[in-house]
Amino acid sequence: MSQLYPLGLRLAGLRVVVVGGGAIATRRVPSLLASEAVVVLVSPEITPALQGLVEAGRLEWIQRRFEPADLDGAWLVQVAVDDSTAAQQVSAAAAERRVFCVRADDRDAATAWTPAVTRQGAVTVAVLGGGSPRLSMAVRDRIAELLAGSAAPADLAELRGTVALVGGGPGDPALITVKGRLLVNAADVVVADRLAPGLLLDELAPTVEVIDVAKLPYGPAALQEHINEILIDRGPGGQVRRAAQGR
Ligand SMILES: C[C@@]1(CC(=O)O)C2=NC(=C\c3[nH]c(c(CCC(=O)O)c3CC(=O)O)Cc3[nH]c(c(CC(=O)O)c3CCC(=O)O)/C=C3\N/C(=C\2)[C@@H](CCC(=O)O)[C@]3(C)CC(=O)O)/[C@H]1CCC(=O)O
Ligand SMILES: NC(=O)c1ccc[n+]([C@@H]2O[C@H](COP(=O)([O-])OP(=O)(O)OC[C@H]3O[C@@H](n4cnc5c(N)ncnc54)[C@H](O)[C@@H]3O)[C@@H](O)[C@H]2O)c1
Repeated sequence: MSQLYPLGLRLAGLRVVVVGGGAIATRRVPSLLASEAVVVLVSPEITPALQGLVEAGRLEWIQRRFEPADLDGAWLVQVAVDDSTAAQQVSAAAAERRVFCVRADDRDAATAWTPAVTRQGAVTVAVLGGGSPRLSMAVRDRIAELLAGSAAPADLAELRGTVALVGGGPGDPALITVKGRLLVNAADVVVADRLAPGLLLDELAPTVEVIDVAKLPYGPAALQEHINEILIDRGPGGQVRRAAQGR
């Protein structure tokens, strides 16, 4: 198979036709709307979620089966119908008009494929698995995890000389907030007690100093005072620039 040629489409104000109003169309319309495309949906029936978007005035619904003239003036068409004869009719009408045509039912008949996507700030990562969505989804999920666990260099610079208090959540490491995880991963010193999610501490780089305050020889009343001293000492004024408290 020839190589794919990736692009970032800038669809604001451009007509995009979606043919079919079922599960796949419901999944694909929101990102088209987020790109500010003018979305026109052609389908005899649509899902309640799409109905809600029509009622909110976000997209135009043409309530009937596809007709070739629906593609007049379109820049892109997404086909998600449960009828292969109808899908072939859309492909033919798209080719005649030089409109790229995504086919949810037939990768070989498509002139464009939809990637699995993750976004972080200004960055969009789009993954194509050579026609295997399971592969693209798995790779996308791994990249999304990496992006969530790393701060952009600008964010890290802002953390210099600060102390962050991070709530550990109910205990399951998967339930810490995204920002909390980012701050813990960026810390030079982590002050934690036994309530801090254990697995999260296991993930820290070996150079990170972890101070387990549960093991300090102080009574409950003196403990918080001593933790405060550590945060001041190791935090902004101290040798170490950043600290996070896992409580
Ligand atoms: C990435 C994602 C984007 C999106 O849809 O937004 C996407 N498919 C996703 C999911 C998914 N697809 C399928 C299942 C159920 C079966 C399963 O589990 O395997 C699931 C899982 C589910 O639905 O949960 C079945 C399937 N898919 C295609 C065919 C037809 C064929 O292969 O010929 C059939 C058989 C249909 C049948 O048998 O009837 C075709 C395509 N699917 C593509 C993209 C393009 C290739 C991109 C690439 O190279 O990676 C391509 C070629 C064209 C296109 O559709 O653009 C999205 C992840 C969404 C997310 O999580 O973000
Ligand atoms: N690419 C993917 O990610 C993926 C994933 C799963 C399934 N599929 C395939 O994609 C296709 C669509 O899946 P779905 O779950 O959205 O199906 P669905 O049955 O939920 O929806 C099909 C929609 O097409 C409409 N429709 C039927 N004939 C039409 C016509 N001539 N003109 C306009 N609209 C018409 C129906 O009214 C319905 O709204 C199926 O062929 C399915 O096998 C693709």
